[in-house]
Amino acid sequence: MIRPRLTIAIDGPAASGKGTLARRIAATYGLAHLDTGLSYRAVAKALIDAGAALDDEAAARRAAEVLDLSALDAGILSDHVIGEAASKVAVMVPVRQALVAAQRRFAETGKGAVLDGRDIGTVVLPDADVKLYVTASAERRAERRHAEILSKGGDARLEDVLEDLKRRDARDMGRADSPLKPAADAHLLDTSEMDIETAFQAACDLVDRHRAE
Ligand SMILES: Nc1ncnc2c1ncn2[C@@H]1O[C@H](COP(=O)(O)OP(=O)(O)OP(=O)(O)O)[C@@H](O)[C@H]1O
Ligand SMILES: Nc1ccn([C@@H]2O[C@H](COP(=O)(O)O)[C@@H](O)[C@H]2O)c(=O)n1
Repeated sequence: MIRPRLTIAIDGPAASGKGTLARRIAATYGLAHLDTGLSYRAVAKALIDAGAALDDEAAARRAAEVLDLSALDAGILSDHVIGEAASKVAVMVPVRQALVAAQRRFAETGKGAVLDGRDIGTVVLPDADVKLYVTASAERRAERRHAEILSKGGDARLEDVLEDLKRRDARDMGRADSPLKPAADAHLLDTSEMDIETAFQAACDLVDRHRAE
């Protein structure tokens, strides 16, 4: 049986687990995956590397327009300083326009795709087949991110990680263009009391329900 294309939008605040879910869902259903946060991080890193200010809109726009989505290196871009800088460049309309266009082109190719980010269900793919809004309490997210940093040999104080998440969430939810919020037709998945496996099963149930319709 030939299955129709499937597009899945996964949004949520920082360290909510959307990337973990998106990667597993993409692998399970044979879909391409794009972590759209990496594209904002890459623009921020381009500005930092060029010695440009993070509010230099012309430089940020140029970096966004020439960005190659297939060359995003999660290892290099995962630093929390770059995440903070990414949330500053992400408020700029020209940057978002260029990146959203590239993200839509990515989603249109192949058998379908899973995109995770902040505005996927609301702006990038408003017609996605399945939309998930993944969240968890700020404290739980900070504990998970803190554990992740330590497991990679990094060093951070839990209180600082929590403050960092709260500051980034406030910027992402409060910006004028494409603020982080659940799409009206998104399924809410609060993983505060769920382990990764339970959250993954809950997400797969929602996808399977859509495919059975
Ligand atoms: N349900 C869960 N239970 C426990 N740990 C989890 C759960 N979901 C994700 N994690 C862990 O929490 C951390 C953050 O998850 P992940 O990187 O997927 O979040 P994210 O929303 O993609 O983050 P970002 O916004 O920074 O891209 C990872 O270490 C991941 O393994
Ligand atoms: N669709 C998106 C994705 C990300 N952002 C911004 O980038 C920052 C970094 O994202 P991570 O998912 O890698 O943590 C994030 O804080 C947002 O400001 C975005 O605006 N839209």
